[in-house]
Amino acid sequence: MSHFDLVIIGTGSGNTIVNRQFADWSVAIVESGPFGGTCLNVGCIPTKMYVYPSDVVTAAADADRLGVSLALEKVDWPGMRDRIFGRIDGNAAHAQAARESEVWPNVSVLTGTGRFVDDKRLAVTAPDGSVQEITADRFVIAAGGRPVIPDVPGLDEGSIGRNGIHTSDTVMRIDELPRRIVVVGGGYIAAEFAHVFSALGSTVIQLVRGDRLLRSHDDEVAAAYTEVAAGKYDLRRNTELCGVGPTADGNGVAVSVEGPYGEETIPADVVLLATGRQPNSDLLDVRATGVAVGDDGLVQVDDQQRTSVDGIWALGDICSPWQLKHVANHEAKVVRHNLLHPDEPIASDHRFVPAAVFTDPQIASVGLTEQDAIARGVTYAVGRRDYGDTAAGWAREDHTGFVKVLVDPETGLLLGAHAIGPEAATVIQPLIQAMSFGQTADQVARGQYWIHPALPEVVENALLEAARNSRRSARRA
Ligand SMILES: Cc1cc2nc3c(=O)[nH]c(=O)nc-3n(C[C@H](O)[C@H](O)[C@H](O)COP(=O)(O)OP(=O)(O)OC[C@H]3O[C@@H](n4cnc5c(N)ncnc54)[C@H](O)[C@@H]3O)c2cc1C
Ligand SMILES: NC(=O)c1ccc[n+]([C@@H]2O[C@H](COP(=O)([O-])OP(=O)(O)OC[C@H]3O[C@@H](n4cnc5c(N)ncnc54)[C@H](O)[C@@H]3O)[C@@H](O)[C@H]2O)c1
Repeated sequence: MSHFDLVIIGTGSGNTIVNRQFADWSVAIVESGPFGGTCLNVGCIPTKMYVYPSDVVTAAADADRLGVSLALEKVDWPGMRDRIFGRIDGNAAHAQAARESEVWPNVSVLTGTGRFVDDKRLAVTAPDGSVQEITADRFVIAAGGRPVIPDVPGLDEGSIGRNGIHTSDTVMRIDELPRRIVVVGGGYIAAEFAHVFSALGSTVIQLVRGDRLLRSHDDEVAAAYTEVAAGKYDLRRNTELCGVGPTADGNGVAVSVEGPYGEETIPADVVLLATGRQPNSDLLDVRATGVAVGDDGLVQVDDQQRTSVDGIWALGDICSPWQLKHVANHEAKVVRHNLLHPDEPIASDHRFVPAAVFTDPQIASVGLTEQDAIARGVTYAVGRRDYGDTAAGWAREDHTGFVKVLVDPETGLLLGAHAIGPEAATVIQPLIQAMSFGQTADQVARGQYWIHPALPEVVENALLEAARNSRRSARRA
């Protein structure tokens, strides 16, 4: 049995840990799929490579109101798909080849599925079925998560990728743009794919159990986005998925639903299940090595990314309430430092974790939503300004976008920031910076130039309004 100084399970953010500083360590990297993990292969990167052409189509379709008429001639789905995965597959293969090359003589890449069988003992099952057991002084668990498959008739893990039934893991590689697609779910993945497929020309039917999309966002943002989405495609609210099967002619997928108008079967070419993701801790059987796991399947870690077992760390989607690549990358840096400097450990900084949804319009947020602030009894003042009140918004004829900031009236510090509108994911960055560095709304608004007439002027305006409202509420108090 081989013994290593360090075993890393998972090559998403896990693969970023080992650098030259580990030259004296014997390291094994265990990976069951392509190198690069979810973000590179089936997540952030390919989705955004589909989102961008979709944004181009949407911009062209919306250009009429700007006095420019553009006609869409063709959407070449296979061409788009091959361009995207030509780059991605090459990247994944290159990352693996690099790790296997003589540049990393101290690193062994073990291709296969890891499963803990005892204390710091991992069985790795290779694609040919052979099993190798390895042990190590230290483990890093970076094995991510996988899509949740709804528990309804006609669906199980084995049905994915066949007969028109897909998750985000498989839908981006399909051969043709579907004429009709049913998207199940109202979260990030559902919203982004509904945008992509509707922009590219599919008829989209989106099913949500509640009355709005993106419920984890600020209520005002979620309501605004839901209204925009409902204007673009067939959004079925308060609708439950009941089952999935083949259509009578066998050429498609029949999606049974129950909604406000009773039961219905919707025929489609594709059903996309976007109903959340779960940690892979069960498949890896992390409890077999004594590591504590929560009821939600998340590996339990402290702020230094240490699990309950000395010498075992975890990072990213398998242990984090934020399933975001920038969080997994941050945690990987913390784990690297703590492996190398056990006497001077550092903690992860989860104070202000931002997120963006790459829809049309884009959405971005950081910190408390207004409903969070109310639920926690936090005193706050709001500044909310429309993109349409700035020159950059006029240029775009934007009538839906806004930036909303929540400020602590006592300290002037930002509590939260939310944006929906053009380039929201970029526009929000000064607010993330302000929160991270403890700058007040007034300082950020007045202490720098804001390029005129650029989109971030909407941020300046929202900050000035929040600062004004803070002073007013302070006077009232
Ligand atoms: C469709 C989609 C779009 C997304 N878009 C964004 C976005 O725009 N921005 C953003 O911040 N985040 C986005 N995310 C989330 C982001 O991809 C994840 O948060 C991030 O990739 C998690 O990284 P990780 O290293 O924790 O896990 P992963 O990248 O999932 O890596 C885990 C690795 O472990 C391997 N593995 C699992 N089990 C085993 C085992 N038993 N043995 C061996 N290997 C194993 C897997 O094959 C995988 O390679 C998106 C996710 C999806 C699904
Ligand atoms: N731009 C980004 O940063 C980005 C993009 C995609 C994914 N992600 C990450 O991936 C994670 C997973 O994305 P997601 O969209 O799958 O999860 P999500 O948690 O955002 O949304 C899941 C949705 O599915 C619904 N749902 C759950 N079970 C259902 C059922 N049985 N029937 C119908 N609806 C059901 C939920 O109500 C919710 O609307 C996200 O939380 C996010 O962190 C991030």
